[in-house]
Amino acid sequence: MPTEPAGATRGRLTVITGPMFAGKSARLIAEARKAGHEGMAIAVLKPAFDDRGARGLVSSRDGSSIGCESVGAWPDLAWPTRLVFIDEAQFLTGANYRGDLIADIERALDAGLDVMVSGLDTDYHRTPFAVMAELAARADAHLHLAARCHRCGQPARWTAKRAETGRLLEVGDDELYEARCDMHWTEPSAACHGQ
Ligand SMILES: Nc1ncnc2c1ncn2[C@@H]1O[C@H](COP(=O)(O)OP(=O)(O)O)[C@@H](O)[C@H]1O
Ligand SMILES: Cc1cn([C@H]2C[C@H](O)[C@@H](COP(=O)(O)O)O2)c(=O)[nH]c1=O
Repeated sequence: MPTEPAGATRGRLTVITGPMFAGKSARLIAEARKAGHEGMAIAVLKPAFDDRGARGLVSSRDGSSIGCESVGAWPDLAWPTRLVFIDEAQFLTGANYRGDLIADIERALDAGLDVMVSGLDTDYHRTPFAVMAELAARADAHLHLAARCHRCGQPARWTAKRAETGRLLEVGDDELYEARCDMHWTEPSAACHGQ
């Protein structure tokens, strides 16, 4: 938390949700870069649990990236941090996060910081990630993005897992997951570890 208040008014919470491949990270990176170019002091966070890609970077499949801190708890944000960007927030629960992300974000908002969070709205069973549903309910602005269905190219609002590995939280890319439309979403095929 900054040692001095960022502003007299409460900050704004913006939430970006959607399935995998929808451009959530791309949008978060674009907003963070824009704020940085405008001279705002920003902090970019991602879960330490997400070990995909280069360390210390939030990156999008569109090739864009930005430096970040990998966290398992709310970090000490040095003044004059004004904006906090958090990617892959669906991971910041349970054993992957010491504390309560919602309470930590609320405290940051109360201190006048703006917070932008992106994450999956639903898991591969189409069940909401509770932390993202809670954040979306509290958001001042909520952007819901769609991907293109890997089967037919139509707008896709679900993520399907190609094989059941028994883990609800499992870092992966298109070797394990696909974006799917209503017509093509399915539960994963039976155990098929590593294929
Ligand atoms: N099925 C797909 N639907 C949409 N974009 C896709 C798909 N597969 C790959 N892409 C690429 O992924 C980019 C978005 O990636 P990314 O920002 O990492 O999304 P997210 O963070 O939502 O998973 C798109 O701009 C596009 O270039
Ligand atoms: C659907 C689903 C996904 N995950 C994992 C897979 C990826 O590592 C991230 C999502 O990344 P993206 O930037 O949105 O592409 O989440 C998971 O652990 N459980 C799931 O149900």
